[in-house]
Amino acid sequence: MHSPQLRDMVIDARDVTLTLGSGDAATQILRGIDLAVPRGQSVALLGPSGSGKSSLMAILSGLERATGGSVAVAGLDFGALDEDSLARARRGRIGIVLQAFHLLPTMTARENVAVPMELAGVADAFERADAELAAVGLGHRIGHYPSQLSGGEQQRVAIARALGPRPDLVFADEPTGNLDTATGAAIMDLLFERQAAAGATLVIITHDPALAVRCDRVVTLGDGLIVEDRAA
Ligand SMILES: Nc1ncnc2c1ncn2[C@@H]1O[C@H](COP(=O)(O)OP(=O)(O)OP(=O)(O)O)[C@@H](O)[C@H]1O
Repeated sequence: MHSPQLRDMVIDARDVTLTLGSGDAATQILRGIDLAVPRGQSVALLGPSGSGKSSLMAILSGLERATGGSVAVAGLDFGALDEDSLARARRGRIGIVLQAFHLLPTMTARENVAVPMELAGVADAFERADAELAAVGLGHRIGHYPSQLSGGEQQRVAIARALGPRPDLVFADEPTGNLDTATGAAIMDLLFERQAAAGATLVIITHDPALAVRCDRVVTLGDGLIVEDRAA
């Protein structure tokens, strides 16, 4: 098998650095990250607390700018886009699932999934939201508000919201961190299942080695650098 060409990479990050503050107070958070991830791959991002996992995710998802290096994600050259273009371009291409589900409390499950798609210009946003919620096992809860849902159900809504726009890439930051073991395992099954159905690339930040080995590849950060990169 030949190795995938770089143009097939959903993530192509080269020599990415992140320095916060300046002068004597400058802190180097990321110190030269090279990471290429092909379409459809699942990657676990491991590393001790403070090693830079969340910072790298923020840069690769376009929420934060790198100080140096180049970042191309889902065919977008982040360095060439201004803030507005980047925010627009990210919509629909990059999905994010966080530990604290971040659903809007005043919206139903259906609205939480559909409204971001509407904002991204998806014509059949509500129909797609219904289908996506059914796919995560919540077809009977579409009219419920987050406060009426369990933690596991809220994370299912968050997964439906992330996958609804059919993104190229999904980031998940400790997606099971707020859930008990059994619920967390069911959520991970679901996330992998939806990723496979969508043909999306998945990057999961986790402290859990058992979860990491379920991914195709395990990338370990240490002190702002990749210290290990191997097949799971
Ligand atoms: N806004 C900020 N200002 C200053 N330092 C920051 C800022 N954000 C992050 N850091 C520092 O950058 C380093 C990397 O943080 P980051 O959150 O990326 O690590 P992490 O590997 O995700 O950690 P954790 O597993 O604890 O979430 C830490 O030392 C953190 O204190």
